[in-house]
Amino acid sequence: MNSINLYEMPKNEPILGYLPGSKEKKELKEKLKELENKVIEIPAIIGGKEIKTGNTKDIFMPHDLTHKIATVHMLGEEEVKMAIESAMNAKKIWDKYTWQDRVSIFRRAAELLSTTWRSTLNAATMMCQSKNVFQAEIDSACELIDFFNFNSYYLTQLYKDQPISPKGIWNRVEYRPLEGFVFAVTPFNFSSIGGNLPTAPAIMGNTVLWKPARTQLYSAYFTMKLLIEAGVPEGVINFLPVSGSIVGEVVLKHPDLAGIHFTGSTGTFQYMWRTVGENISNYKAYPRIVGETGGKDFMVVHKSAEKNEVLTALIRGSFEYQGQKCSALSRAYIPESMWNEIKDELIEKTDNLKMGNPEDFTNFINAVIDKASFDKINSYIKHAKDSSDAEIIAGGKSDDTKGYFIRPTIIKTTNPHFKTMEEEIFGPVLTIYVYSDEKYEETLELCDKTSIYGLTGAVFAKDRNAILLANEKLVNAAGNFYINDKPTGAVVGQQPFGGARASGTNDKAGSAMNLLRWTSMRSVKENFNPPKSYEYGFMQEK
Ligand SMILES: NC(=O)c1ccc[n+]([C@@H]2O[C@H](COP(=O)([O-])OP(=O)(O)OC[C@H]3O[C@@H](n4cnc5c(N)ncnc54)[C@H](O)[C@@H]3O)[C@@H](O)[C@H]2O)c1
Ligand SMILES: N[C@@H](CCC=O)C(=O)O
Repeated sequence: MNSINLYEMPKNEPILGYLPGSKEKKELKEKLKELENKVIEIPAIIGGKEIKTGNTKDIFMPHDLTHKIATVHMLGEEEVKMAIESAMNAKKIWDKYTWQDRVSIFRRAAELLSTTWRSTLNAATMMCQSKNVFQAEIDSACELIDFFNFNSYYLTQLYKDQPISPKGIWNRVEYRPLEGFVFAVTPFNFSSIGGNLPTAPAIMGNTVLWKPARTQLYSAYFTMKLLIEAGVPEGVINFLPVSGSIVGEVVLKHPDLAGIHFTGSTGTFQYMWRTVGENISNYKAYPRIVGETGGKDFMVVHKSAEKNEVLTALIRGSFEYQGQKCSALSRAYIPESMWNEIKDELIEKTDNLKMGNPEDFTNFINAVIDKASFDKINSYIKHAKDSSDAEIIAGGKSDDTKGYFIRPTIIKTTNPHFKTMEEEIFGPVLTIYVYSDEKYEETLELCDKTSIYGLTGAVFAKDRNAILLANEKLVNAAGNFYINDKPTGAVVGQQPFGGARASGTNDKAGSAMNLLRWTSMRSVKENFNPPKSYEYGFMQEK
């Protein structure tokens, strides 16, 4: 662990290598074996108490559909109401904790995750979300540790910011928590996002209802246990296994709803915002709405780019974690001259990507998350197969007999507005549009206007003028823009993450800007020498 100076920027958690014979590999393999050999029971955790409703659902691994790993107790409306009461009650206790106390709890969580909890969270993420070891390590270990450490640091930076105090006056700003509870709703694809969304408001003094995605509940439960061990008091974060429709109905209309911290699809986010809008006069204060959602992330290649760099970025950007990253590359614009050079190698490399379960460390590709995703991704592949303006040049096959496996797929289209160039698929599908070399500028304009999203994007070029032009033309097309790098893999403290347009409110997860949304400032002016007469000096006769 880094030595702690609260006013100094922390260092990113190093990514462990899991090389043959390494200590971390041995530990992880043992943890996988231990967890895979048992079926755990997942209760809700409300006000620190485990709640078992008896209304259970089973959790299976996406890459091994007969292998049950957990039974989870799903909540109904009554328990959700209990959780709101518990969060509101816990505010009294949490208010008594100084910011140093809060920081201490989350720095401890970082330390535990970096050491004794690392293999558990990584194994759980591999099993539950079907991630290979590298994808699990950068997510459930490194990124979550970074969220805890960096948010602790950003908090000190925010609190330090105080107004001017002229002689005889003391002006100060208090960074109060919001008046009410925060609703944290998290997606399946990143355990770190699951951990960050409830803890960012909590570190700022708020109490939280945390509703993880059903398909992430297994690893989310271990995160909750880690937070309890780190010292998060009862009721400050309430862990709710519950369906979106049940929880949404109760929470989104509640007068004490003070904020929503959401990551997930654009459709769900828009539903939440709309519901808040429809109930706007019912709340005690205007709820803060922070949401990071979908993307249609792009790569524009210029003819001056380097072939092997382009090939690597296309494969890693599109197919790491089966393309199930909001940042995943899903449309690429490639000049004809470069296309002729890379086409065969791209197809060959893609067809050779090894696919299978994550326990076998040699697999690059694992399963997609569930049946709904499997069907949705396949429907896009079928659409491409049936269209006259597109062809599948790699992959295109899938098989769900053992798990939800889809071969990494490349579609080539002659229509820059082909469905798969515009809509988020959230799977291992890349669509390529080949343009004439001399149409670079028009292609940048086309890329900018093609999708409703604005999350991530990349340009590849050696020619600096081409980079400058892309930077200018695509200024609003991506909240995270990459030059000669793939558009995935943002690191906390290095590339604050989030997008605008339909991709979200761009409040940048893991930044001071995000934490600011979870505080309500109070300005206090104290006068050490208050005036004793209402008259001004110029009113005196002499
Ligand atoms: N921009 C980002 O930072 C970012 C990061 C990760 C994922 N994503 C996006 O997330 C999506 C994939 O995740 P997902 O499939 O879990 O998204 P999703 O929208 O299906 O689910 C997200 C969460 O919302 C909940 N939910 C759904 N309906 C609800 C309702 N009516 N009331 C309350 N909660 C409700 C779900 O149960 C889940 O917990 C993709 O679109 C991806 O781009 C974005
Ligand atoms: N922050 C991650 C993406 C999170 C969304 O799924 C990245 O930059 O790849």
